[in-house]
Amino acid sequence: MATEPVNVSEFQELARLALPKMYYDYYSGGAEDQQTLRENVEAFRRITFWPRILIDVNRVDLSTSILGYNISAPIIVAPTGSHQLAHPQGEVATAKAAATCNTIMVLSFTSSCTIEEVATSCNAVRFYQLYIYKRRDIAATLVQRAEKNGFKAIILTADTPRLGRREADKKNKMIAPQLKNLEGLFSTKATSDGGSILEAYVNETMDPSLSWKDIEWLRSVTKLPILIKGVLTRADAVKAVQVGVDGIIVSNHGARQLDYSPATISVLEEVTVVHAVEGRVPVLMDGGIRRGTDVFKALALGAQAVLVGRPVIYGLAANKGEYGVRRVLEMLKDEFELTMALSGCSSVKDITRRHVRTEHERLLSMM
Ligand SMILES: Cc1cc2nc3c(=O)[nH]c(=O)nc-3n(C[C@H](O)[C@H](O)[C@H](O)COP(=O)(O)O)c2cc1C
Ligand SMILES: CC(C)CC(=O)C(=O)O
Repeated sequence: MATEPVNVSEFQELARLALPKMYYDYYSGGAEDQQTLRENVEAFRRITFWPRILIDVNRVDLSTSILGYNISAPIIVAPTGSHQLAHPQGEVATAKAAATCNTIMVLSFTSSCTIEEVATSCNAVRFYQLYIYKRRDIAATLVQRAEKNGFKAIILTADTPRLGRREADKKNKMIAPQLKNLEGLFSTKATSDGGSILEAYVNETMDPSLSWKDIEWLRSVTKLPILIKGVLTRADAVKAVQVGVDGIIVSNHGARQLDYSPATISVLEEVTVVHAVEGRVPVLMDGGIRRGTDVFKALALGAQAVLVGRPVIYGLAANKGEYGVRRVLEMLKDEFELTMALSGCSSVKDITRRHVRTEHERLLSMM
């Protein structure tokens, strides 16, 4: 592709050309048949708009606030691992782009750069994503380091008691992550009997006994707000609110864990996670956001913001580092702004349930 990308999806091909196959497959892949991977994107396409006309959209304000932090648009950087496999500057470049775009960066537990490197590189509002290992002291140490370095919230990822079955990674014998944050604390060496070394590493380290009671333990080691990532059902949303979390992220981990779990946009409302929560805590969502129209649809169905995973990595990898990530975030923002104008919404709070029609509603209207 000789020309500059005009949409976020075009970065994917540039990333494929720029990266070794093992890394591209790791970033782009999903679990097993990758049915959920396709569905995360396809389910957005089945939602249509009910735009309103003759509303003054001379000025369109995309800004919003999450947990009290003002951001330029409800589009946040999702936690994704190993950014240095995509670009030598890794998460530092990603965080700088998030800062320039005035949005939140969620730093992954499996980042290549350290908490301290990211914290000193820019003034982006940063949240820290946590995995809990069998060795609980590791989580406590990292949470306290994040807190000390100005991170504003802990995102506990709860959908990974073991790693999903990612077949490309098995074939490629995907390497274990280089976790600089763990240097001197914990070895990241792992061996596998011929498959994905990453999978062997994760399955050896992650604590599969993690359960709801452990939220209390997590609360005892940090004062930061705690959000749970990986909620897909109304029952778990209700439970999360009951145990006192400060926010929920509707996510199927970018379709990398349980294949045939539902597309996230389809459960955001259908399983009425949002209704279950009833505004008591913020609900964010991720999975398949590739267009500004997707952002609008997620907000219309009750999310307060979306997180973007793969497109950020593709922007980073297309040999462009910080600039590539910034372009991805700007494109999504520009498209979202246009969608708001063409739907008759001059601010984020004008976006309502009545602005979209789901597949379910379309079918009902034909009966
Ligand atoms: C390469 C890759 C690495 C990821 N690493 C993490 C991680 O370390 N922690 C986490 O909670 N989620 C991780 N995720 C899931 C993302 O946070 C997010 O849920 C998902 O990417 C959203 O879907 P999208 O890629 O379609 O935007 C990862 C996803 C990808 C693609
Ligand atoms: C090392 C992995 C647990 C990182 C991750 O969450 C992912 O690859 O989806």
